[in-house]
Parts: sequence; C-alpha cells; structure tokens
Amino acid sequence: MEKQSKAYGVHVLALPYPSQGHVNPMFQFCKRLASKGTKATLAITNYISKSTRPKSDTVAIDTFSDGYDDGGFAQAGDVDKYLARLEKTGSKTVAELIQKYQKSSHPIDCIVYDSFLPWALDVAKELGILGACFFTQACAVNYVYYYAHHGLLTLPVSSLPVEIPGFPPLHLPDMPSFIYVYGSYPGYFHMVLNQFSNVDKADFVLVNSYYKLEEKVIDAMKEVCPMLTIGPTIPSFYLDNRVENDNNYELNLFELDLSSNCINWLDTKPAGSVIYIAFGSMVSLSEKQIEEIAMGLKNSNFNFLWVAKASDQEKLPKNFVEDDNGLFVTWSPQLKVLSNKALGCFFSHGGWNSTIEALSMGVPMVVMPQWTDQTTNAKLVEDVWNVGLRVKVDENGIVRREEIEGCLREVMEGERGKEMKKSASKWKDLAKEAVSEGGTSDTNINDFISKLKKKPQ
Ligand SMILES: O=c1ccn([C@@H]2O[C@H](COP(=O)(O)OP(=O)(O)O[C@H]3O[C@H](CO)[C@@H](O)[C@H](O)[C@H]3O)[C@@H](O)[C@H]2O)c(=O)[nH]1
Repeated sequence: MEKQSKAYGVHVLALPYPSQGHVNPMFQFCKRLASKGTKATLAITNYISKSTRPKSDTVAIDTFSDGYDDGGFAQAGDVDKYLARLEKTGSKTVAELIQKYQKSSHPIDCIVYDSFLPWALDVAKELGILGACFFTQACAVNYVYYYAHHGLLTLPVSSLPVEIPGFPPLHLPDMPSFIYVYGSYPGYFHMVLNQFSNVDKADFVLVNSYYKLEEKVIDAMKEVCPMLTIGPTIPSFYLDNRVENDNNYELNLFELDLSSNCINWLDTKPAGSVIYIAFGSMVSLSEKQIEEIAMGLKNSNFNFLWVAKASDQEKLPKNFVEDDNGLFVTWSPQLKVLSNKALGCFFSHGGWNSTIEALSMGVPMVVMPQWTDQTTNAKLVEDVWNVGLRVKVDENGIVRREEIEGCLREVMEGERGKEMKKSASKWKDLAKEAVSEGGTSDTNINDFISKLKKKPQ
C-alpha cells in the first residue's frame, strides 16, 4: 500500500467541469496524486458542495462560484447562459480561490483544469502558476475535435469515411453527435472544439485513457498535442489496489438509492446472469424508448438491475411487473455493481466513464448511444475493442424491443459474446497494468509530479 505522505511537495488545485461525468475522474485523479505525496485540492461549485456535502480523507475540497449557487446548470436552464456565466464568474472566483492559497503556507503550484474550461489556463497564467489541461473523454474523440477545431476536418463532413490512426474508418453515425448531426447543440459544440483554443499554451495535457487502449491515436495525437495518459481514473481498489481505503467514488452528485440494497440482491444471483442498465447522469429517454427497453428485457428473461430516475420509472408500461428477476434503483454504486460476479453485461449509453469503467472491470457491453462522444465510443466498443454491440435505431429514431433482446442475447450467451468476454478480460488486465507500478499511466503521473517539483520558481 502507498502510504500517505505528510510532507507535501507540491499543491495541485483540480477544477472539474461541474457535472458527474467530469467530477468523478478528476476526484479520482486527485486521490491518486495524494497517494503519491502531492497535496490535492478539488474545487467544486458552491451548489455541488451544498447539495452533496462531499468528504474525503485524502483530498481537500474547496469551493468557487459558477454564478448559480442555488441550482447550478438547472438554475440557468440554458447551455449558452450557463457556460457564459461559468466563465465570467468562474474566472473571478477561481482566481480568488488560488489567491487565498497563495497567501497560505501551501500555495498552489499547478491547476489541473477540465479541458471544457480553457479560461482556467488564463487564470493560471495571470497568477503565475502552471496549468495542466485534463481531457475526460477518449483520445479518439479528442482527435476528431482537434482536427475539426483546426479546420482539418471540414464541416459539415463531406468526405467520408474519416480515418483515425489505428481505427477502422469512421462513417457519419460513428462521429461525435455534434458533428454527425451538424448544427445540434451549438453551445456544447463550440465548447468541445474550444478545448483546443489554447491547449498549446498548457504546461501539461492529461487524458483519462490508457496507452494500450488507444495506442495509435495517442501516438498520432502526440505529434500535434502531447497528451499524457493517466487513466483509467477509477479507484485503485478495483485495479492495482495500492491506495489505502480507495474503493468509492465518494462524490455522488445524486443520492445513492439505499431503499433496496442492490449489492445484496446481486449477491443472490448466479455468476454472469445479470444485465446492468444505466445511462449515466444526463440521459432522459422517451416513454416509447423506455417501453421498448422494458419489453426487450422482459422477452429476454434475463435478470436485470436498472438505474432509472423516479420520473423515468413512471414511464414504464403498466403491464411491466417487477418480480425477483428485476430491480430498479434511482442511483447505484456503479463500480461496486460492475465488479460484482453476477454481472454479465452492461447496457449503457456509452458515456466515457461508464465505458472505461466497464473495460476496467472486464464487463462486456450493449451500447445505446444518445449524443456527444457516445456515438464514437459505441463504435470503438464494437469494432475496435470487440467488447460489445451497438444497437440499431429504426427509421423513427427508436431502438426496438427485438433489437434490444437480440443484442442482449448475443452478448450474454452468443458466440460473439464469448469472444467479447475474452477481450473484456484482456482490457481489464491492461488497465490494471497501466496504473500499476511502472505502468504507462503510473509513469506519466510520476513524471507529471516530478516536473511540478522542478518547476521554475
Ligand atoms: O447509477 C449510477 C450511474 C452512474 N454512476 C457514475 O456516474 C458516472 C457517469 O459518467 P458517464 O458514464 O461518462 O456518463 P455521463 O454522466 O452521461 O457523462 C457525460 O460526460 C462524459 C465525460 O465527458 C461523457 O463521456 C458523456 O457522454 C456525458 O454524457 C460514472 O462514473 C458512473 O460510475 C453512478 O455512480 N451510479
């Protein structure tokens, strides 16, 4: 076990974009830094702090204002409005936060900021500290955005397929949705391209992936934007187990549903018999789509654990009776679920955290991507890593019950499913290797820390 050092060499302030899929990897990275003797402080918004009251033994938690202290994004109710205020107010309040530490006995040496918040690098430079840009999504996705940002991929895409080093050619539905459905979510689209607006000025560029997972694209990306793989940023307990008491996310922005202990329930099920269904923190499905999933599951007759908000559970068909082969929760301890022996398949939306968590736990997937990077992740899951299937959507934009049942059966008991289980187990071993002593991610994290220590004074 790596012991926590009391004599901190350097102090890192981590600034995630304020949503679950960004806070999780940044917080885990902080825990990893702390286990190596670095002081790490995670900066979350006042609203997240008030609504979750997070605690950690090893990472300090501090707050800044995004301008919406009483409701965060929901209070703004509009992407453009939220992002504009986050930048304006955040630039000021994050600067104040750093200045507070600069007057203390442990000033900040480096801000590790989410790539969605490039303005944080300007704050760092004005205050004379280092800036490390942290990408939370797959390197392949970042590669596409890099090329689009620099006009090397002309938009709307006219020349198909698009080639990414080491990957099969990408057709339009394999591109991130903002490119695939050109003109959709302009605020978010601007944000993902803008990740590259000043990245050349960052002192470090970190990415939550691991080298062997995306070897060729990481090598290609290194030529233009040197990214250090530091992932997977999941608790050490599930991989190398070198960090003491590190088995939780501890920073759930949603309340864990303890009404039915889903882990005890999973423990009663045979190995590999349960499908886990969860679509991350942002997806909202139509009543029709929920009905199709429910009927696909019912017809498949597999055991299932389904994470669905109360409002989504209300959309279930009236004749969908929950018996002992199915359980609903509103929010699960996802890593504990994925690591449970009863798991046979993860039916997911293909969010990057869910994807890299499943890869790290060796769980094959069925992916029903909704938007953003999920479409590309689904392609990689099916055609590059050979660990799952992407469901097909019909002409009305619905994934039908027969399609869902067919994909679940193939992954759970089909011939391809057997191959996928083997591949999943390989990616799990490689994830563990990456973060273990001397692994690629471990070495990159050590290099990052040692460069901080040698920073010019
Ligand atoms: O019941 C649940 C459901 C999810 N999680 C966790 O919540 C996170 C969800 O992250 P992710 O799978 O990436 O999904 P989103 O919350 O949807 O993340 C957004 O942010 C990601 C990072 O940018 C993108 O890859 C996604 O497409 C985008 O939707 C993961 O760590 C899960 O372990 C739980 O702990 N319990």
